[in-house]
Amino acid sequence: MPKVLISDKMDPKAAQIFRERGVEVDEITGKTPDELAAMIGQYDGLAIRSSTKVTKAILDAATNLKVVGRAGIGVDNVDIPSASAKGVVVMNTPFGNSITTAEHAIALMFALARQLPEADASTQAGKWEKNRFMGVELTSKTLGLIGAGNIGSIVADRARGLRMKVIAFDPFLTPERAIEMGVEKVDLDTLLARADFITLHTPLTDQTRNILSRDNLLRTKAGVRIINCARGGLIDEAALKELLDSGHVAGAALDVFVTEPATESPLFGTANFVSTPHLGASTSEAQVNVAIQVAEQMADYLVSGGVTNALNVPSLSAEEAPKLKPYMALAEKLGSLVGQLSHGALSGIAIEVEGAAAELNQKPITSAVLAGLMRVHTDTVNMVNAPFLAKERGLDVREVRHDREGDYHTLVRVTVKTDAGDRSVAGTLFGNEAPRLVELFGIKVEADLAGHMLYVVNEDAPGFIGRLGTLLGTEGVNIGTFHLGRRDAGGEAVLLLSVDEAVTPDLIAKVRGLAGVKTVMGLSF
Ligand SMILES: NC(=O)c1ccc[n+]([C@@H]2O[C@H](COP(=O)([O-])OP(=O)(O)OC[C@H]3O[C@@H](n4cnc5c(N)ncnc54)[C@H](O)[C@@H]3O)[C@@H](O)[C@H]2O)c1
Ligand SMILES: O=C(O)CC[C@@H](O)C(=O)O
Repeated sequence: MPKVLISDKMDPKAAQIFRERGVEVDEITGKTPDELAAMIGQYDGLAIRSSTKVTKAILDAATNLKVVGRAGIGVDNVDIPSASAKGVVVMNTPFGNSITTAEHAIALMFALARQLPEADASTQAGKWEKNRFMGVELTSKTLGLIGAGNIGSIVADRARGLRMKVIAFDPFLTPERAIEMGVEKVDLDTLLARADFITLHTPLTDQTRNILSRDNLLRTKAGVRIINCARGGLIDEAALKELLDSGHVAGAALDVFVTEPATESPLFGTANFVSTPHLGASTSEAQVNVAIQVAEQMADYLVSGGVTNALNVPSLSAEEAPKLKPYMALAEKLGSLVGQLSHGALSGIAIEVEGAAAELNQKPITSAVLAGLMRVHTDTVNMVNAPFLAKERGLDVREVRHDREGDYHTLVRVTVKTDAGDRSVAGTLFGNEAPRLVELFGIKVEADLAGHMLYVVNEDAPGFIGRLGTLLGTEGVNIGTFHLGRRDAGGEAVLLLSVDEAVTPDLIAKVRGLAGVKTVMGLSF
């Protein structure tokens, strides 16, 4: 009988469902990482919320683990690459707590508009300070939404009900979807300049970290009020404190913090600052939803192999699986590459297959491309829901099957249409097994896409590779593999290097300082 550990506080429905489905279950919460590592070896499944950190060390100790189930949305407490490397399926419950979290954002917006926590504390202290608390109306105010996915779109809907004007910044929001949501799609600078209230609803990614940086906070309208029910790390907390003190920011409400649990913060005690201890998902309704969903999904997987809402595996039939498996890996890497390298709003994507790939079921390949592409921007996408999400966001997905003979026995090409132009990458399978990039934005290359990589576009000139190698050596960066391609001699050249550690902003800045460098980025696969 499979055995599951519930290691965070979860509605009792979860344990009940596991038992009903023939899964043995232990509920043991509050363990330290070492204690968890010592006990995890006996379990086939681990059901968590946000407190348990499923690190590489835990996964290394988890000799029997087959599935991690997150009762909630964000999986930033799970090391997904390590789980994938160990063949552990990671699942979440993408929709169970969205309404609840959206309602919390709206609650915090009201709390800020009318200074409810401070007025409550003052009244209960017997002060009756009627003249101290002068609020603002929400009606006719502009709400700036950063992130217009599941939760953001519910917030927009509720805010429109309050007669607010909603503007949204989200690279995946198509003009059609914006119209459907009744919001105005804007760029970030416009949102900062126009919004009376700003609410954040993005995952924490390399692109969103510090999205409300000091500079961006300074660009906001004087008197702005800010709400964050998404993830700590989206806002520069020190800069927020200064701007609350100066009065430029008239109020801020945080449900999430850079360090959690946030038992101390310079923001605590600041006037017009409201906080809650990561309560966004904490309603009985949402907790029942996510507990039922996670237990059903995990039990399905452990008992019958069914896969739902997995973030790191495709759902496939038993016959197709072995043939498609290497293509899925290739497709996901190509999607991820083009997603990481493309900036600007996406409107369409074409997935072309030729040679041996053209003989296969193209749908899973397309799903894998879309999952890789969208995972750059959202935690909640998986191979199952990727096509649905792409459609919902108005992304025009084209599948093309070529009969022609090409240079490679099998080829998958991905082309995205963005407002900055079309971008195309292509890959093949070496030995029918190993994914290999063979073309990048029209330049022939040959590269593995794995682990952490440094991507550099430079002017093709003698001495550049030596200068880059010297810089990386000086910075203690170990190069694993080195791939090079160029358009024409003396034209534009592309370098893709695999490196042992994640590429830091500091290293990017130093590489950018080398003569001839046009573009430099860190990539992860
Ligand atoms: N406070 C809580 O308890 C709580 C509860 C549930 C969810 N969350 C968090 O809320 C966040 C949003 O959840 P969701 O279900 O709406 O996710 P979602 O994936 O449906 O939506 C996220 C949206 O952010 C957009 N986005 C990604 N990068 C962006 C960028 N650079 N700029 C602007 N937009 C960008 C995506 O395109 C997507 O539309 C997640 O981080 C989730 O973990 C918090
Ligand atoms: O489990 C919780 O309480 C928080 C969940 C929330 O952060 C999520 O991402 O779903």
